Order: sequence, then structure tokens, then C-alpha cells
Amino acid sequence: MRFRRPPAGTQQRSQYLFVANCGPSVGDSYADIQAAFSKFGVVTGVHAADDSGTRVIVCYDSESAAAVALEELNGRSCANLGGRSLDVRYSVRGEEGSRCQADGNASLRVSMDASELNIPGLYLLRDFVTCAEEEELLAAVDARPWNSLSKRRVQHYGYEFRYDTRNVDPRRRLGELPEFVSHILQRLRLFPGTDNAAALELDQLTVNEYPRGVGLSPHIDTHSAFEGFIFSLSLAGPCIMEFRKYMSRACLPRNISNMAINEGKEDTRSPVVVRKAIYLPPRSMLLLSGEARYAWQHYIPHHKIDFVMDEAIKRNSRRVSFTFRKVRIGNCNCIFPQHCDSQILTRGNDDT
Ligand SMILES: O=C(O)CCC(=O)C(=O)O
Ligand SMILES: [Fe+2]
Repeated sequence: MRFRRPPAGTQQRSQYLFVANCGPSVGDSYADIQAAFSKFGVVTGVHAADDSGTRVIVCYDSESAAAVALEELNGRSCANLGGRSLDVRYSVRGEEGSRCQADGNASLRVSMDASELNIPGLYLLRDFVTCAEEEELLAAVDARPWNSLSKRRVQHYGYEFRYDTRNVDPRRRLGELPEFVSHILQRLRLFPGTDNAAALELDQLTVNEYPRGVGLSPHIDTHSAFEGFIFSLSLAGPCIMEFRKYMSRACLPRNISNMAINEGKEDTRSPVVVRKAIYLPPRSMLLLSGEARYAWQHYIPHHKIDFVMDEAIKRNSRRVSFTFRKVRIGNCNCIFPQHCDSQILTRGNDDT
């Protein structure tokens, strides 16, 4: 064990906090915990304190940030973590190990290449656009009005994406996609994994601008809203994108070097959460299709610094992504009914 509770009766300050009543077994993902604690300073990592799934170590980049978080959260209910009352204490590092295991993504190896992740339907092409094209695309969106959400700004083209319903209204078309992306749309046809060119009639574009340190919560893009290909172009700055899926232990692959498994309860029949991470450099294009699109949640951790191959990579002052999708007309009939709102709804209607 690399961390331990401080000796009883002492309050030895440190930049590491031991937090009880918090973790995957009580419904908190590590990304949620990171987001909740980031309110008080830069969180450099979150990891399991033990095998219970209900106790974690939160690592800050400074003692002062940890002190503020302890003061604000200990014994109080945390609205962003299910309203549960947290038990927060300082943690001290044990002798073993030379660095915080949870610093950045040390506990989850970040892949540079989509094929390493072994998620069917996930592809990444680097340098999909040139630096000059990147500048032109950024200038084009910066010349147009942004809509402010609580932490980031967005623009929608083709159809508006509604965050309250996580869906679009297919009857309300805003118009064609703008001229400044037409060369990108042409180039997408050359993408590996897109044999079905008809499915590439992309007609919805969401532009997201993330300030430094802001990420995106775990989600699967609503099946009934969009068809099977989702492309995301990263501009201006890099980020880590993580993927997670619940799996039964029996389905776990043998090679687990580039994934983190968040064990839930001790019960060996309970599913585990498998997490994988990929580095998205600026100017790269990511494709989510098939299983990657329909069955894996994707999200961007709320980090200011990402650790990739043990190297600290500072997020840029902003990352701008262009997400291209095709609005679905009718129901989704994918082979992942447990993740499919169309099939859950259809089943519900059959019952009535
Ligand atoms: O910013 C990105 O690359 C992903 C955006 C995304 O997942 C979404 O808008 O659904
Ligand atoms: Fe998404």
C-alpha cells in the first residue's frame, strides 16, 4: 500500500486526502470524484484506497488545496457525490513506491494509438488537418456566435443538439453544414472503417470549446438521435479521452496492461468497470463506430495536466472539437439493446 492513514490522534498535513463513503461501490466514478474535488484545487489523481470500492485517495498538487478541501468537505454532504456525507482525513505516503500512484493517469496507461485499446469501431487519424486548416477552422467558428453552457461554449449547425433531452428535433433543420467544413466532410470518406459511404451523409455539427481543465461527463451519444458514425476533430489543444464499460469478470480480456479495472463489490459475479484512455492530439480525427459508438461511454476527465507515458502534458488554454454526426430518422435497431433508448422504448410500448 502506498498510502496510509496518519497515525491516530495526529493531523499531519499532506497533499493527499483519504476519503471514505465515496467510490465506485456507492455510485461515484473516479471522474465524478475528480470533478467534485477539483473545486478546491488541481487534483493530480484519484485512486482506490483499498479494495472496498468505498474509500479513495485524492491527490492534490499542493497541501494548501488539500487543506481547503478537507475543511469544506469533511463531515458534510457533497451534492456532486450523491449527497452523501464524506469522511475526509489527511493521508500520508508509505515507504513503498516513489510517486503517487494516482498522479495523473499513472494508474491507467494512456494509449497513443486507437488499435491498442481493442475497442471495436474506434479509429484515430493524426494530422487529419494541417496547421493552416486548423487556424482557418478556428477563425471561422470564432467569427460566429457561441452559446455558453455552464463550463464550456458550443455552436450547433444542421440541427440543434438539446442538452435537456440529449436529442435533436429532426423536424427542425437549421440548414446545410457550413461551407468551411466541406473539405473535411469530403476527406472523411477516406477514413478507415467507413465502407458504408451512404452512412456518411453527415448533417449535424456540434462545436465544443473547452477551457483549460474542463472535461466532459461520461455518456453514450443517444442512439435514437444519431446514426452509427460519430467523428470528432480535435483542434487547438490536446486532451485525454477515456472510455468505460461494465463487463462481467468472465468477459475480461487477458491482456489488461492498458486498462484499469475498478472493482466494485467483492462478489465475483458483480460486473466490473473497465476503463481505457487515448491521447487526442490537436488536428487528429477520432471515429466512434459500432461497439465504440453504441456500447462504450466516452468522457474527458477534468484535468489541467494529463500524464501520458509518464510525461506531464499541460492542457492548452482551450480545446475546440468539431463533432460530426448524422441525425437518425426512425428507431435505432443496433445489437446493443441494453444501451439503446429506441429498443427500451419499443419494449415499453410492446408491454402496454
Ligand atoms: O469533444 C469531443 O471530442 C467529444 C464531444 C462529444 O462527445 C459529444 O459532443 O457528444
Ligand atoms: Fe459524445
